[in-house]
Amino acid sequence: MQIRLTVLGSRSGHHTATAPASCDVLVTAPVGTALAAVASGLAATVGGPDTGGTVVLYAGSERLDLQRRVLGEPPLVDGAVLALHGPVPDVLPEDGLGAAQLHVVAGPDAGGVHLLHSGQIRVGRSADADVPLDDPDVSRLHCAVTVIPDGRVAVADLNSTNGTTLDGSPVGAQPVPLPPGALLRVGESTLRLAAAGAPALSVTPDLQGHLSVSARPAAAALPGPLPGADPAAPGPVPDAPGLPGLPDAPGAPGAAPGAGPQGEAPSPGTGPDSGSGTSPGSGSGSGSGRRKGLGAWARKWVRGEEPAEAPPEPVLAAPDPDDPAALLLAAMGPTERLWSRTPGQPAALDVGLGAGSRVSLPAVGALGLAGPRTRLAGAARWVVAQLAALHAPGGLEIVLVSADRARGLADRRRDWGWLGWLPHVRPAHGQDCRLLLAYDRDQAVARTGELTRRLDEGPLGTHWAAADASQVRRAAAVYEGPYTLLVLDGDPGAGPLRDVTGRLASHGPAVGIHVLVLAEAPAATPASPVAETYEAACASSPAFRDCGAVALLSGDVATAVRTFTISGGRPVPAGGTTSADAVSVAWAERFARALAPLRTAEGGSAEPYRPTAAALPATARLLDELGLARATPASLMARWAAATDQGQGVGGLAEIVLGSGRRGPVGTELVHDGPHLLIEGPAGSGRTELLRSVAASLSAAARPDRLGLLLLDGAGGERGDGLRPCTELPHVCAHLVASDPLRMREFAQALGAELKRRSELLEELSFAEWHAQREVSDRMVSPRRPAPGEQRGDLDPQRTGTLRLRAATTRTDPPGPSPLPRLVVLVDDLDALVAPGLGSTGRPAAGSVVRALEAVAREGARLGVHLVAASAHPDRTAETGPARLATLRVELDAPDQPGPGRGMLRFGDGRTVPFQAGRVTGRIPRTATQRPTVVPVEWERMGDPPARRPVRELGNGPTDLALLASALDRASRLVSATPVLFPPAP
Ligand SMILES: Nc1ncnc2c1ncn2[C@@H]1O[C@H](COP(=O)(O)OP(=O)(O)OP(=O)(O)O)[C@@H](O)[C@H]1O
Repeated sequence: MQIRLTVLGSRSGHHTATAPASCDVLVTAPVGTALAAVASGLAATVGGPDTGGTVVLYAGSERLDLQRRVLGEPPLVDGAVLALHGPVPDVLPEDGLGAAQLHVVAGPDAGGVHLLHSGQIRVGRSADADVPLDDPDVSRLHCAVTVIPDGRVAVADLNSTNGTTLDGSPVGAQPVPLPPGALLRVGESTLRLAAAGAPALSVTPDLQGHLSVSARPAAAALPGPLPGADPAAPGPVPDAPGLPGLPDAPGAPGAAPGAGPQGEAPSPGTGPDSGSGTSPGSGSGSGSGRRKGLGAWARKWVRGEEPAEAPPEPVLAAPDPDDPAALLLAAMGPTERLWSRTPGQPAALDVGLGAGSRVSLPAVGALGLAGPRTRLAGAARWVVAQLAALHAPGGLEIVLVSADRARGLADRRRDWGWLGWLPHVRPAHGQDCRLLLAYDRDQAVARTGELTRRLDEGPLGTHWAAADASQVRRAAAVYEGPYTLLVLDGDPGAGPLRDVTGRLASHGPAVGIHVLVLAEAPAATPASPVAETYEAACASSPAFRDCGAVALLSGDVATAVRTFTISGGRPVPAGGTTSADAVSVAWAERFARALAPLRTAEGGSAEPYRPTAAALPATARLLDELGLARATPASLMARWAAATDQGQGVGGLAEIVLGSGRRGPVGTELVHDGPHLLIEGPAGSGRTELLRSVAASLSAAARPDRLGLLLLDGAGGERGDGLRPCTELPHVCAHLVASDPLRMREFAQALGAELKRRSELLEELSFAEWHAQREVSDRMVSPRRPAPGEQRGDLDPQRTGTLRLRAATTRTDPPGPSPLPRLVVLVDDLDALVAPGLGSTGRPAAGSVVRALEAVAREGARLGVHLVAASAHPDRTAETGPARLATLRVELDAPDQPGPGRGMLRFGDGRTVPFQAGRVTGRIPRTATQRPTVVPVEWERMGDPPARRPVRELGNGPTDLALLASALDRASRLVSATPVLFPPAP
């Protein structure tokens, strides 16, 4: 189990490199480990316990019992913050969420959720304010919100420069009632008094550091802040005589969403499926055509028609119901609003930029966002956070490429550190990294490579880059998710990366990849007109030019935003200027940590199937690919029983697993896809190991009395007994090393005799027909088919202690092996048999062995005998029967890149599947004795391929092959499967 936590050090202020104020750590421990096992490790990351060596850890305000608290169980889950010595400062108490709250619902520093205590709460730009707002248009102390003892709330202006309004009416120095739901505007910020929040969804800890959120119908994505609008919500009372005389505020929970009669702040009736494209989204619900106008315009654009005219100017609107404060609470609850949009819904990937200005990513493709750095960062955080809050990780994957060397790594890490906590950045499709982040060029190449591979496999095919815009739109129009958001921060540098990120922006939508391009540029002002700002953004982030819509931060302090659609390479206004929503780093951290442990419940519809486009793994373990990580006799018996059923009528199947592909195990089956397989590859490419894996997987797939293996090391001599480790498999009935002419001739003769015997037994029938007939006659003698494990009276009564029902006693089969099991002949170094070296001791008899193999190649298909041969010199073996008659082929690459075992399986019909061969002579990985460890998280390295523990070749444990052979042996005894004899008994 692995969980990521943050440890806060002492607050005494002496922070150094070895004793930082806080440290993000990765804790690895077996399930069920007590916190005590890692407590001193956690403390050491922030400089250790101050005195006496006793570690004291808090989560929130609770002091943790180190012995009783278990890693992976709440509160010790992904994203947790633990403090050394004292309570975690500045947390929203979970139990306080039921109280009245002041939400900062829109503006440049949105998302704040402030619990109202009694007395005066000052809102302002100053750090001394109780509700500090990073909003340049807000005065240092701007207004005061007061809760009076009976619970009602009032607001008064504190002589601010720009004034305070409540639902559009000015507020003076005299307090006026602040009813729940009413919108309080200060500067560019909007605040709202909210009653108790929505009820939390139930979550189930998985005890591995995660909490699964129960699935719920998508219809739960209800818009609107609170149900039950009260049309009689009072407006401001200009000359209220004083607090005690205030009229009653409708303060009951669930009241008044702010649909007051003033008209300035209509109820945000925009449902999740309202509008598309960029939209001013007034959403007044009055049926006016304003919203429709822009949505229709954007839809036309999607269909590739030229828009007739620029879309209408926007109007100011109420904040989105999915405002930053609401979504923070949705994450912290979690509430029903969390992950409420699903791919394919019209509102999927709909982004709010501020004051009702919306962009639909599926409609525009890629979105560019430009502005001065600090404001740009806040707006970008909000765009990414809202998508993460509204879409479950199964429906939306988030990838970050922040590799612009124009900015220092520390700055980029600070900007994006929060993102690493989101479950959306975990590689769920086999990507070769720990998180989908790229802070340097190598990581950027890896991330973009993963995405372009998805395009290669998508509807546009491998020549996707040549597709034109209308082809991309058509593919995008029918794409239904899941989606990828690629956040591209600045210029990734290097020509190829620039090129590929631009192409991902323009063509990615065909497979659900939408790029958010962030570009540093001056705010659009009269001094820097739109066209200039746009060009500056394209210069600082080249993919900006490939965006279908751009949002430019504008105004003197860059707290406003203007949205444009790109038409003919130029920005066309898509809306007016609205105030931009943005969130702080602290908000984003809090939000992302709340999401960190959450997962959708298993089987939830939020995790749709996606064909993975991952790269092949650098190494693979055959037992893992076989699904036999822990090979036990019971698991093998179950497998054999299932295979016996599947192979009915053809005399049993011969399933092979070669290794790992991009989508899971790769293999083939000799009866239907074969009959024969040829493996070709240069020296050291892993041919021998692959033959061993073939032997191991065939053994795992069929009982030893149904399938026998013959091993033949064709090179003889010293280098020629590579298949010897396989002789432990109970299925192996002979192993020949081609060095002794006498034994070689005997082997060739025996093989020839076996073919003859089969031919006589079958008469004119094929192997499959003969078995099918026998099954029918067997059933006529004994209608009840024995259950698996019961066949041929095979349970040992002493072992089970029960008397066996001898259902099989009436059967006519003689005990012992079937007279006609399948046989697979595995030949290594076929080329050495075909063209033996002059000094080879087996040379005189090589010809007779090759002739026997030729006979198998010719007649084997009908007789149930298969060949799997490996050749290092295809030129020498090309004309032989084993090569010509092999319908299945494996071509292994040279072993240098990336290592041995990389190859391609080619089927008879021309289909090819790349794979990494499964290792079977490696030593078993030791995970059972894992010691708990605490290591600092290096966010900038999370995009690297995970360090793989080298296979311990020198370990003294058994190899995987030995482990499997021993389990197979025990399983074969339990089912009394007498192995095939070779040569067969006369
Ligand atoms: N799938 C694999 N994964 C990891 N290592 C492998 C794999 N296959 C082979 N190797 C390693 O590569 C080396 C060469 O493997 P192997 O002997 O199977 O190759 P070969 O093609 O038969 O070579 P040769 O030409 O020497 O006969 C060995 O050290 C082996 O352990």
